[in-house]
Amino acid sequence: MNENQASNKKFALTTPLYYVNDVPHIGSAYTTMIADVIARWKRLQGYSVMFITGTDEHGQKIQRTAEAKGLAPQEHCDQIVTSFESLWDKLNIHYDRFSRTTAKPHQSIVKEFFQRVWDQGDIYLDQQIGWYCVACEEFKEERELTENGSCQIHTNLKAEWRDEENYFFRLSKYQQKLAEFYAEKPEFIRPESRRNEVLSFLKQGLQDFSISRVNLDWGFPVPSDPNHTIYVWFDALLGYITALLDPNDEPTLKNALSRWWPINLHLIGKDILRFHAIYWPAMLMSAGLPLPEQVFGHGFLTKDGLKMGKSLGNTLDPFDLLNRYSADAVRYYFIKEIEFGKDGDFNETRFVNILNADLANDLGNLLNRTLGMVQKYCKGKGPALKATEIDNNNPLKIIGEGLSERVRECLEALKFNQACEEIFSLIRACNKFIDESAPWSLYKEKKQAEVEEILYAVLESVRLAAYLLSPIIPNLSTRIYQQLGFSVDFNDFELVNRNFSFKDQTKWGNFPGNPNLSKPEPIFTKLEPPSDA
Ligand SMILES: Nc1ncnc2c1ncn2[C@@H]1O[C@H](COP(=O)(O)OP(=O)(O)OP(=O)(O)O)[C@@H](O)[C@H]1O
Ligand SMILES: [Zn+2]
Repeated sequence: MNENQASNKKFALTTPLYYVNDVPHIGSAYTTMIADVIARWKRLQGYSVMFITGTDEHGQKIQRTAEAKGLAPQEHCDQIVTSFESLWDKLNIHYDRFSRTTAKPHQSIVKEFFQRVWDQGDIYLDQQIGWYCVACEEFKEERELTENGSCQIHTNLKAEWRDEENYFFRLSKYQQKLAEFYAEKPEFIRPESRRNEVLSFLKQGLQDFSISRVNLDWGFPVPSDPNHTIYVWFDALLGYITALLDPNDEPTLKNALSRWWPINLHLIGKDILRFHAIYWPAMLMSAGLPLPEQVFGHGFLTKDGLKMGKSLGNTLDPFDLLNRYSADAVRYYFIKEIEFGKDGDFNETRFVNILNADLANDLGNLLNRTLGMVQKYCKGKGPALKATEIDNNNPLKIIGEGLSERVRECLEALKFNQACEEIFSLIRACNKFIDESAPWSLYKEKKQAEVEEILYAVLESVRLAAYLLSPIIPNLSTRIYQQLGFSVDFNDFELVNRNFSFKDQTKWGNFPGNPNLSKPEPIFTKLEPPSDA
């Protein structure tokens, strides 16, 4: 057993459980791609990973959407879920659990949790009067509405006036406890700007929120009062707990919480920050459960400055993108192009330009021309050297030796675009090094040892870059490793962990050089600019 398998480090992370009011779009895909990168990165390091995604299927918006289509709500949900699953498949997302809030065991978990909160005296009946955004499934303060009476995000939909009896959750009781918790755990809400948003919301004073709806069938009944349906958000957040049940487990909180709780990381968009950073920890406090370690609220993919979303309908179709470009291309673009946490726009011309520059030219061509030179100058045999035989002033050795640590720091801090920058600084240095040291001239001058040292340093740098990029572009990394003569598939986590330990693979120059290199084949074909550019 190698050191990776011997470790019992665990990491559990979630994407939001996406609302099935419509098929997924590139925004839903964005969070899921990031989660997949983190999960893969942790697996490379030998962690046991529990990666949860899924769907949130109850509530008014789903009931209305299904009605409009002439379908029973469950039928509608089943249809939409298929498209989520198929998108994750196309994007090469390796999740461990797909949690659906209409799954049978979920109702038992919700019931048990509700009872715990009830027993704490944290639930009471009162009148709810105010504006409701059906798309957010949330009551809004009057001051939060636009001039047209919509919420800030769903500008095409007027908020509805509600005056009804609801059960309320005593959020106000947790004001002080939450303040203490945020102070003790400054890392709980990331990035800093989101944490500040939450702190200023807290300062305004927390109001109790309603956790039931009347005149709505599509949801779980309140256990003590079946005229009420449990509010979709109360139910949805608990989907993270239900997801932790093993398939044969009896659906109890105890079983669900026994192995993976608390969750290490909830990845979300900033639209649902309040639910995850305020409501959720307060609900867990009430139920007497440990709190998650971190909530990261990233920015929006926007179109003309507005958040892309299912309700606004201004989305980019990921299926269309994936029919035209590979999963690795789509993953790389969004991870490299957008500073995680900030908003970002999608532009297809820029998409093509970045992929051509980084993956086709800088990385792909580099491997191709270096392998070509090995064919010509080394009779096809990879130069077998060791780092110790390489001059300490070799620019690739200088960058390569500290690279893994720098990338590790970036990835641990969820600075994905910086991690890409670090890796590509080595790739770009390789191209410069070849141009400047001109191995073709050295070969003519019969300086074989120098030629081999150059080619070795470049191939070793490409190998290291491919390893570090493997959570982002697993298929390309696999192709690179295979051309370097290794039998590996970065989608086969067990195989990778068994034969390629993180410690060995992240060292520049540890690799003795593989004499059995494949024939060079382009790993990434240059993309045509989009026709309407
Ligand atoms: N434009 C976007 N940019 C980044 N992430 C997004 C975007 N839209 C949705 N997401 C991701 O999906 C989550 C919201 O899921 P939801 O199912 O409510 O999708 P939605 O398209 O935002 O729906 P709606 O438009 O109805 O509000 C966000 O928290 C985020 O993780
Ligand atoms: Zn809204």
